[in-house]
Amino acid sequence: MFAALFALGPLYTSAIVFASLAVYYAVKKAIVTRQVLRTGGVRSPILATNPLFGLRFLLDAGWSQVNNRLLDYYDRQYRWATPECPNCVELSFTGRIRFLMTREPEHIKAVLTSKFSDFGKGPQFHDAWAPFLGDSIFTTDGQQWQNSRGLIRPMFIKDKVRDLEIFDRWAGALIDKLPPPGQTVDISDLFYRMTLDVTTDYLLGASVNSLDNPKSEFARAFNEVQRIQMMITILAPMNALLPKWRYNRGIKVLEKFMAPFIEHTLSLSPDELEKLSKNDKSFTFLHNIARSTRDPKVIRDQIMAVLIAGRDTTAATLSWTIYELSHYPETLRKLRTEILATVGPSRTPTYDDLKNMPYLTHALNETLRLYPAVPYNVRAALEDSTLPGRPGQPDIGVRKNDVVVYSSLAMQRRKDLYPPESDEFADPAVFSPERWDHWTPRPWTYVPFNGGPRICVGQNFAMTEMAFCLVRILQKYERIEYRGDWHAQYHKAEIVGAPGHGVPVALYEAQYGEVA
Ligand code: HEM
Repeated sequence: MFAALFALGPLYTSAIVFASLAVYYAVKKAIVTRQVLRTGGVRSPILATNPLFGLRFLLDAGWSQVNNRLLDYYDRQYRWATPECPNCVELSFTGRIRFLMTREPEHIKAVLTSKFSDFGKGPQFHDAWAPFLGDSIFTTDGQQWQNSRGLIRPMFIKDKVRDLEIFDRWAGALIDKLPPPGQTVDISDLFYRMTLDVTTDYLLGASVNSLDNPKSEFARAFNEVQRIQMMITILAPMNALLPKWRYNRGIKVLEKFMAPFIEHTLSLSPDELEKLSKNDKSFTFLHNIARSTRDPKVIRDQIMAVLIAGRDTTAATLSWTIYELSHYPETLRKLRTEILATVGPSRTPTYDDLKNMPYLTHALNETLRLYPAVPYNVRAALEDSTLPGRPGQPDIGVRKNDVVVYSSLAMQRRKDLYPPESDEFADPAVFSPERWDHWTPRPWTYVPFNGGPRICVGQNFAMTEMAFCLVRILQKYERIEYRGDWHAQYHKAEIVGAPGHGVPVALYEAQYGEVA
């Protein structure tokens, strides 16, 4: 048959191959459409259903990621949307699995809570992340996920978070590293080092001490692994083409650091662990997990997951907060006034102090509104399901294994989800903690910590850590001067969205603790 085909000459051969592929993908598209209709929903506006058209979007996504234009890329896709379905579009690279890209609150609500059991991380996500995070809370579904959550949750209950000793130690270490007034420092770099020290201290009972050791091999490996993991996730269908030796080498460095702590903990008998659990100060996250499992791989996976969850998210949020405060001296002054009125210029804040400073909470909420730390996320359909249509419109069908890509960043930047601009409610594009005085976001329009059963387990830990650190810095410093180029700053989205140019600032100490 092939001999007969080649005998026709290259032009005819190409035409026949092209026509056959066109027919093949047209039939496939019709089959998928029928399967979607069987779920009880319809298709959303289609960007591509075959590799030829899909490749363009895939390359565009890769280019946008490398050039830090992922939000532009994401929003750009909705130019193909329709008035009936303006905030969800779909594309497929192979004609088989559909990727539904959404920025619609009702869709996020469906995948995270109302249809929770229909959606999960799924086998593809698990396999892409398994070398790094194994079978941890982040990569599993169903009973396996529930077991992990049960293991981890007790370490984040309020009583545990109330103890601020670790935050005090590392916020103090960060402040010691700040240069004399007027000298430029990338405070973002210090936040990343501090949160790594806090998280390793909390998890293992020993810190990597990256504030004192900026070139720490662990910190470098941790950053590298996350960067490559994001590329692996974005290039999902083609990630086998990515070279992975740096990724694998980085994971080995992280494991080598953890191994002695895990070994030592496993050398303790159940009775010794039980005794330790009565002593709040030396009882760590690692000890607690070892009470439930003696499997070093399970322990390694959960530690790695909480490390990734807890480190960059808080560092990036603190970085954006200082970045915005340096832009708005009046907001900074107001925040400092609240802090000094509550704890004065030097007293260590208590947990209750931190919870009794509404403007401080509003400033952090506002940062997380403009810069949700996890800007893009995915859920795979574990069953045939649907996403709610707009009022009067049919639901959108999702087949088993289709992937819903949702962006809290793109959704939280949608102007139409906010009240009209007024004296009380500034332009939603602007950093304005005041808007929170009289406003509560409509349900599911503000989800920096996700929602539903998989809501961030470390939310209170994170808010307390960030509030503590800000209070300590602003007790000492009254003025923050941005030393970077405002126009050049950009949102760098790896797994976590951070200021791409860091946050170069000069800090000026308050005289006698007075407000400027
Ligand atoms: C500003 C800080 C933080 C933000 C914005 C944030 C946000 C999130 C989000 C969006 C998720 C959902 C991820 C998903 O399901 O795909 C999540 C999950 C999680 N977060 Fe956080 N997080 C923060 C800090 C922390 C901290 C400090 C810890 C712990 C030390 C932590 C521990 C976790 C864990 C264990 C999960 C997995 C929950 C599950 O799947 O059941 N997070 N976080």
